[in-house]
Amino acid sequence: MTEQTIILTGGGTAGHVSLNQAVLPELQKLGFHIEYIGSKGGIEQEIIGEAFPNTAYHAISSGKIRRYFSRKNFTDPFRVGGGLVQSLGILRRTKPAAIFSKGGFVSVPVVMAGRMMKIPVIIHESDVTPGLANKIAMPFADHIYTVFNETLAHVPAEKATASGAVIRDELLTGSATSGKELCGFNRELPVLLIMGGSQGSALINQAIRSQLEALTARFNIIHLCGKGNTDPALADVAGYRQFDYVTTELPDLLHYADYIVSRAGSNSIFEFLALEKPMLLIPLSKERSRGDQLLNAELFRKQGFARVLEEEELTADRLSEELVALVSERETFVRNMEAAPSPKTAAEMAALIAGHIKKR
Ligand SMILES: CC(=O)N[C@H]1[C@@H](OP(=O)(O)OP(=O)(O)OC[C@H]2O[C@@H](n3ccc(=O)[nH]c3=O)[C@H](O)[C@@H]2O)O[C@H](CO)[C@@H](O)[C@@H]1O
Repeated sequence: MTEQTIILTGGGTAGHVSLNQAVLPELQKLGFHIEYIGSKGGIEQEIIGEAFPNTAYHAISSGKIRRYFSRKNFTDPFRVGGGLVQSLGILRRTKPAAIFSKGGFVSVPVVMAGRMMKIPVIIHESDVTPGLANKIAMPFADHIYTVFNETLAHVPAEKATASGAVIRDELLTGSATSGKELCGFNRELPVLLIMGGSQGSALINQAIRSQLEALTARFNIIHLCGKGNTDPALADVAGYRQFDYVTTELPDLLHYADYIVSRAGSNSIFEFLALEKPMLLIPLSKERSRGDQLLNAELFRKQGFARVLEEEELTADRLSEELVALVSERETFVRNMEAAPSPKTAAEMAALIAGHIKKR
């Protein structure tokens, strides 16, 4: 019997790729052949190409890749139409038994093509409210998995399940000692890791750097700044180590960190929760997004996992106050996080996906 194929799709930002990255090897272990449909030159091509060089990657037309999700993407019917024609061709050749979509603009024509060819389509939504791409794609899906229970109010409930967050296995097995070696800090201070989402955040980068002296007096700082955002002028500051985007180093750095300051992207915050790291979240504002991070952050605050500082309030004094509070409430945060339900493993998520496939 030949292997059945599953097509994975999703991209635009790492938040739309990391689950695919986690389930891909698990689906292979279940005996499926995996191929990926993403955009040409998108972050998904880089991540999947680096982690799985033997997995076929089909690049389709997806319009301009913007750093921020923009409605303008959808006013370009020619590119979407082009993506649809390309997707139909790829699906005809690969004859997949199912399509799993993690969302993002590029996934829309793939999901539509899947529906036209009567291939089961499974969608995953990791934020409290669905992104625009998933909203468009949902009517074409057979099933929708969500991370948050609250999302079920925003999706067709008759074909949706809140399955919880999924954490990449390798994140759970990092080593604080290796993280320490990587950073080379030689001062006995708590370690604060700063992450501005997968692309870095100019606002957070600026806020940290403008008070670097005060902050490095209290913490050793690991700063994940986003591609191209390291500042060579700060390379020699004691207790400050910058990285633009880390891959294999991330588990060690996260295990080494005592505290986190971060954007409130869904994947990131569940990773910090799984590792029981007290976190200060600075969600992306409504000005520049649909407000999904504000909702993610608020749910974490309510459950006692995080403190939240809104962008509009991000001043030197407020940041400093919030960090003092984060440190003094450490025990409470850790206790609350210990009591939280465990995330799903990638193997469990892969089994859910496989459950939608008709066995031959
Ligand atoms: C600007 C934007 O559109 N943000 C959205 C995007 O965020 P973004 O792409 O930042 O996604 P997340 O915060 O959910 O996930 C980022 C992922 O990148 C990883 N990582 C990050 C930095 C690094 O150096 N190395 C690394 O591997 C993290 O471990 C995590 O797995 O998708 C999220 C999930 O749909 C949404 O909640 C966010 O609102």
